Amino acid sequence: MAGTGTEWKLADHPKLPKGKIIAVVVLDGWGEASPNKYNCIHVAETPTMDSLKNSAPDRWRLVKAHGKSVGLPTDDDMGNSEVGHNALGAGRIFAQGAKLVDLALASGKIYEDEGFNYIKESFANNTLHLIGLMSDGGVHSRLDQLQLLLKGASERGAKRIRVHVLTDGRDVVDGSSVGFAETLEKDLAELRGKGVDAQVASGDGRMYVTLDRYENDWEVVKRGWDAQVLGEAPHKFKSAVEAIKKLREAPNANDQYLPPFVIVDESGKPVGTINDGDAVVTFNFRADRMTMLAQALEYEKFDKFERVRFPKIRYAGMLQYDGELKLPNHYLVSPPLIERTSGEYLVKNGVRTFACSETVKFGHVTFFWNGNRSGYFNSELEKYAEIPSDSGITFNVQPKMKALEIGEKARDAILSRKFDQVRVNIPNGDMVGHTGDIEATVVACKAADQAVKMILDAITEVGGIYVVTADHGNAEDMVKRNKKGEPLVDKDGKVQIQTSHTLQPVPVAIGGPGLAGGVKYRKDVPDGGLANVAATVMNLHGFVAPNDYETTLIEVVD
Ligand SMILES: O=C(O)[C@H](O)COP(=O)(O)O
Ligand SMILES: [Mn+2]
Ligand SMILES: [Mn+2]
Repeated sequence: MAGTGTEWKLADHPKLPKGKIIAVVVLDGWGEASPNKYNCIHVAETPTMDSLKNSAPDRWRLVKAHGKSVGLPTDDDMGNSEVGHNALGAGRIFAQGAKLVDLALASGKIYEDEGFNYIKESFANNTLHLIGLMSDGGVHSRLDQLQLLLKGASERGAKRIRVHVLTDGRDVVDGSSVGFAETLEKDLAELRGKGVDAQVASGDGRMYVTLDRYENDWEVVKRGWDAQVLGEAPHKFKSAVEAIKKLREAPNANDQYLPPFVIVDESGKPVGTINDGDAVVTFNFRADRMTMLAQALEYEKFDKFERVRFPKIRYAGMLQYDGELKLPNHYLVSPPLIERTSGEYLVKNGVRTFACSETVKFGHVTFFWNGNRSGYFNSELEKYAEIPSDSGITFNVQPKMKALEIGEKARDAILSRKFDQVRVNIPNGDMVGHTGDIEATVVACKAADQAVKMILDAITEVGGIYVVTADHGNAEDMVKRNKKGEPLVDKDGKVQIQTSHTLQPVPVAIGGPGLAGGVKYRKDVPDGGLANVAATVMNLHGFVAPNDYETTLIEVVD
């Protein structure tokens, strides 16, 4: 249906008018959970969000933001920003990267397609390098997929394999990297038993090395390049398990920020530099934190940092991370084709759009929202504003982040009356929640609430409408729990902090002086999820959503 055959014109909504200014606010990592001391949203002063919930029960509800409702393999998968914003923007549920890779591995199709055949050319005489997040979080990558790929590649001729691991502690509990490394080392030892020269070559913490996003800090990627490609790192070890255990002993060390290490042989030489003729696969399926490294690996012309060497490699992504830029050119699994997003429809129906966040979430309300597509649909009608994030810090030291600046930018865009939709992502609950610092997360939630207030005040001033929602949970539950929902404690009796997202539902609140009196939530969409929001927003702009969109959440009673 894409391209030539698409009918872009949306039908007029029979009851709702056009021309209202609509604020679409996404609170990142803001789920709904029972009130207790680990629920930072509950503990924080959040009068604005509280009043949305308490003052208009017909116009506040919860929607699902995890698992199958956002295209993930199972309902045990927590939501995340990529799939959440994809669903919010696209109005439909697409099988996401995690699932597509599962299917391609299970059927063996991954080994038949172009990407694998391309890298396979290197197997006979050169090394296969696998770079990615070592985790079972299922947000950016999954360890079981790496394990299958190792097995599959070695069975298909890879004789020398080097794995470059990034430790997680963000989508999974801090310290779990040791167990993942043990599992991986065991698999690699088995491969060695079968005559494949396979080992870990380097490692580092994901937030300090490689996995930056939206070009917030190229130094992060450079540190990875130095270790992975050049074999240069401040720490040298004989095995990954030993390295991770040792480096975790430093005060305040954690998986997310582990310093880079390389594995060296008896003579002290790095075992896995990347060289001409080698094949490289970045095995994360998710795009945002891989595109920077992908550029460094792929682009002949590159000025973001001094690469020292630019080996002529065969490089493939697990997925293609950016369809518009065709980055990378080769990939093992085709990404979900998310087309005809609400953003594109609305722009093609004349809706002028402003989108804003700070750097660390900027691509969420633009790239992810638009179906993993860079750039504008129509630069005359759209403006995307990025507020530079702080770099080189963990956000618990600056929990207010740029919330108020985002609020101000959105307010000004609303008051300018130059836009019909003003869309923002407010990152605090998520970014600070990921640090596991409960006190800081409480401050973060308060700041996010204040930013929402600024936006709602502006909407009141222009007689507009607001839609306030979130992409998945995080700050509303900061501890690991057992099946009964009780906090888990570690062997020292301390509660186990949860840095990751959750399985919780998220709120969707609508209102504002521009909202027609009879608008309320339908009662017949009890299982509604994030994908139902797009049709809802289209209605509020005065349009009926396309037939194949997930149904709207609202009705208009006379
Ligand atoms: O990339 C991250 O920061 C986490 O793995 C997931 O968080 P996000 O989905 O909210 O970006
Ligand atoms: Mn998010
Ligand atoms: Mn997050």
